[in-house]
Amino acid sequence: MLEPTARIKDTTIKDTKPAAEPGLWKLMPCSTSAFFFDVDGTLLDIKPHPADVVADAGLKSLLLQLAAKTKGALALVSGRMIEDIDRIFVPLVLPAAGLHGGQIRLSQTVEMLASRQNIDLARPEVSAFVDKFQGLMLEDKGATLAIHFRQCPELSEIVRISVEELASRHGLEAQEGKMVVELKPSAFDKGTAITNFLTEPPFFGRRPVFFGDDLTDEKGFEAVNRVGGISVKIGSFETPTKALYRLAEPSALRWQIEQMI
Ligand SMILES: O=P(O)(O)OC[C@H]1O[C@H](O[C@H]2O[C@H](CO)[C@@H](O)[C@H](O)[C@H]2O)[C@H](O)[C@@H](O)[C@@H]1O
Repeated sequence: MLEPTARIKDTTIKDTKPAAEPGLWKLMPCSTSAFFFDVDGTLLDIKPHPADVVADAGLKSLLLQLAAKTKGALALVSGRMIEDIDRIFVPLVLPAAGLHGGQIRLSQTVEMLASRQNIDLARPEVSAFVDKFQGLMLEDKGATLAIHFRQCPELSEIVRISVEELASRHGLEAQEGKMVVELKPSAFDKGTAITNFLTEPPFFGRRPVFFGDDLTDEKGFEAVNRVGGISVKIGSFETPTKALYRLAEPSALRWQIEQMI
């Protein structure tokens, strides 16, 4: 097992950046904390294609042990569909929010919170736009549409501008992410997802801790900060963030989980 300091690349603490904290796990006892984890870039490293991502047995075992220690107060909060989260973590079926809060599963049943109405109207235009450019990929998640440009980063600007324009014309929101811009209804986000979990047992009454890496996670950071929780950004700290703490990479988060269980 590596020492945490070996995994944390920049230990400089500045006012404008969240604090690097090798002993972070000591701040979040399992008996009183509710744990919320983003998936891509947080629990698992980014891959060239969304379908390449699969959780290894070691990570699944860590999550199971942490869920047991918290009496079930652990949820995944992702931009992916819950069905896709289940594929990544098979055979685990964990409490989860998908589609950036548009879907939620507190225990068994997946509840769809997001309306598809405006997305359905926007889909033909989005599809025609993606077809115009070699390398763009449309990930159709039903209630949200993700336009990936990881294979053609030179198109990032035109994708951002075009998706913003489509969003404003169709009463939707453009959510930026890592080499992706997504069209989604604006009524929900990762903050509303975490707030929903906190109203129900076993999450209710616990102090929320949220780990995320991307722009979509900022709403989650804000939500936990508002109620005195702990927000932790994984990865690059050059972009502004509302997170209070930081860890360098998914493997550093894994190390912290190992200390908690
Ligand atoms: O909220 P998350 O769990 O972090 O999900 C965010 C998006 O993740 C996926 O896309 C990202 O990860 C891919 C695999 O590493 C990568 O190829 C892609 O460039 C990233 O944007 C997923 O495909 C999206 O649906 C999620 O919204």
